[in-house]
Amino acid sequence: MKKWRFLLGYASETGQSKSIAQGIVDIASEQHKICADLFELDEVDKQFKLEEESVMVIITSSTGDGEPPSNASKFWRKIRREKKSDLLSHMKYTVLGLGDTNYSNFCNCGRVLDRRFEELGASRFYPSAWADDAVGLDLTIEPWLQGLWPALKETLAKLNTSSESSIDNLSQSIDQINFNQEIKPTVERQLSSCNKLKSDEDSISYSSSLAELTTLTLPPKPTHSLSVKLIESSEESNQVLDGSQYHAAKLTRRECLTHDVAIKPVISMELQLSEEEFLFEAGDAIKLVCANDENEVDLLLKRLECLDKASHRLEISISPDNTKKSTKIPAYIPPMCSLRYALTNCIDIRSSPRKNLLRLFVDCTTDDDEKRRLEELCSREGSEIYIKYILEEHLSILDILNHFPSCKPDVAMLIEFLSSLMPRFYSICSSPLDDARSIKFVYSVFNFAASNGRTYERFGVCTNWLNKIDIGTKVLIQTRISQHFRLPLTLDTPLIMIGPGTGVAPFVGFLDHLYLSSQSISGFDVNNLNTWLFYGCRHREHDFLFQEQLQMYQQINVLKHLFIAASREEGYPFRYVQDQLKINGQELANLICNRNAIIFVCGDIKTMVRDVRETIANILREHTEITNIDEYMKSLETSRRYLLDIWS
Ligand SMILES: Cc1cc2nc3c(=O)[nH]c(=O)nc-3n(C[C@H](O)[C@H](O)[C@H](O)COP(=O)(O)O)c2cc1C
Repeated sequence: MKKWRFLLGYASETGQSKSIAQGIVDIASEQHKICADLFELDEVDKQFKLEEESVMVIITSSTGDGEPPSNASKFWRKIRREKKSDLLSHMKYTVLGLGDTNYSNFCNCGRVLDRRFEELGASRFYPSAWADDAVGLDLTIEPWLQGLWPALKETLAKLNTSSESSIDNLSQSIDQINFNQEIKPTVERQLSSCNKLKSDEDSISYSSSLAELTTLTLPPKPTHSLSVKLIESSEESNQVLDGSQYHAAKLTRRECLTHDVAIKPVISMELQLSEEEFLFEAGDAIKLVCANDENEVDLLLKRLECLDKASHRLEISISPDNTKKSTKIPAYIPPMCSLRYALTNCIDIRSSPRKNLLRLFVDCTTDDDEKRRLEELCSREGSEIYIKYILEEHLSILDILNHFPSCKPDVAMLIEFLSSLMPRFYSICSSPLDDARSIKFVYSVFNFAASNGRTYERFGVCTNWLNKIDIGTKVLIQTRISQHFRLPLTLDTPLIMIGPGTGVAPFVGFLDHLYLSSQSISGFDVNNLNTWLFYGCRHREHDFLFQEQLQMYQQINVLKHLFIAASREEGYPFRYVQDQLKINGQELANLICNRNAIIFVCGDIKTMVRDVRETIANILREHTEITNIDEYMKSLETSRRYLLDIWS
């Protein structure tokens, strides 16, 4: 019988789409005996040809302002530029987009690809879906996956009717398929009620709400495609990551921008590049390679009972049982490195574990109560508790292991199933006109107490690392060029810049650039500028970032209007940037509607992005005759006059 196959193309910036795609490959082969050929979208024309594919499933996130992840840029260009309107008329497809509704261009990359495939003649065999990180990706992904398999089988069967497989056989096999494994509870009610005695309420380790369920639907157990061995070696296992795609930059300056009493310290950093070919502009960001905290790595090694093997060399090969064509030895782990190096520099040990890993943990757990709770947490029925106790509280792999002491996974499992440690992004707050080889950026120092399920205190991965490295250390960076978050070419276009906290960073870069242009370009008259900055802090005396610099720009007319909000300052009337926007509503409406102003918003998605958009919409509602504000706001976005640079 001919083997069924389909093409699974993914694009991922921080690894989520990739791990979902890998999960699909596993389910396809193990539960449905279908071969999914997995490739990055940018491997088009090298590993696969669209003209030759009959069935394709695309999984992609969006990054920047609705842009494709970096491993889909070639594919994106190819698809968008393609002129042959019937190029894909032979193809059936569906798309799973990953995004975040806090971004105004929600799932834009997935949506554009979906539309473009249709325009090029392809037809959807199953509805595309858009998963939202803001509420939990699994809420959309789980039901979508459930329906994918019957639709996929029906499609593959139709394509194969001329060959050995028949639709009748297929319908029968679809009937027999249980999308997910239905399992009986591993513990009986007696144990569940014993659990209840420990707590009336659910917590990460004790259940009450799911305790009565006698059946749980678990995700499929991922199979091992890699063989990971720890080799005791007298030779030094010290091969490090290949940094050839990055630029090495030396840390030359570190300065705290906030007062000692500030709740969230903000640090400014300056990096000096040695290479010529590093091009950036105000508005761009850098991608910075960082490492996990040494103590956290030690705690994990200890919990995994392999502290004594930390210096052993990792030997990773493709397992002899592997059946997946797409299996590769992870390129993000150097071939001759130690276990400690891999856990410190290559593997993301901080992110919350996905459900497929929890599923593997079930089998490494001996205590029945703990086993049952892990099953609940990774089950379809337990989606809410998984989001509430694990995702929302940002529990790490170590937290989970600490909560389930009888769970004893092999370290090899973590090496295989955890994602790679991703570089972090920071907006540049300087201009190349100042020094084309020097980059400045800022970050705030967060700490997360050991509470709400978190079993140890922690800081942000990259900021903690940045705080600890010495002046003179070389760090690896790349530029992330902004496609649109840039100064306009015309001097007199009004700029409305909204950036609370470290969100002010790119605007400091913009103003620096305007100031330096006024010093170096003849005919550049600062009087033509129309620049508005809305900045927010907690207390103007504690954490007013770049205060002197901004006030200087104001004095020399580079910054025309500076409005400050201070959320914790008693008696000060403007708590949030939105309050300042409202007070200036009339003038802002005029700038937006009659003067073609560009609105730039930068900051943390959780705190203000939605509120600022809502405030701008209300200002337009109140001060203009525009009847369809929603449409007008959308038109501002599509015409690139409402631009975001935000992070979570
Ligand atoms: C810097 C950055 C920019 C983002 N921009 C968007 C966006 O414009 N639209 C959107 O829907 N989601 C956006 N997201 C959210 C991601 O698409 C979402 O978190 C997704 O799950 C990441 O999947 P990945 O790990 O496969 O890249 C952005 C995330 C980051 C970190």
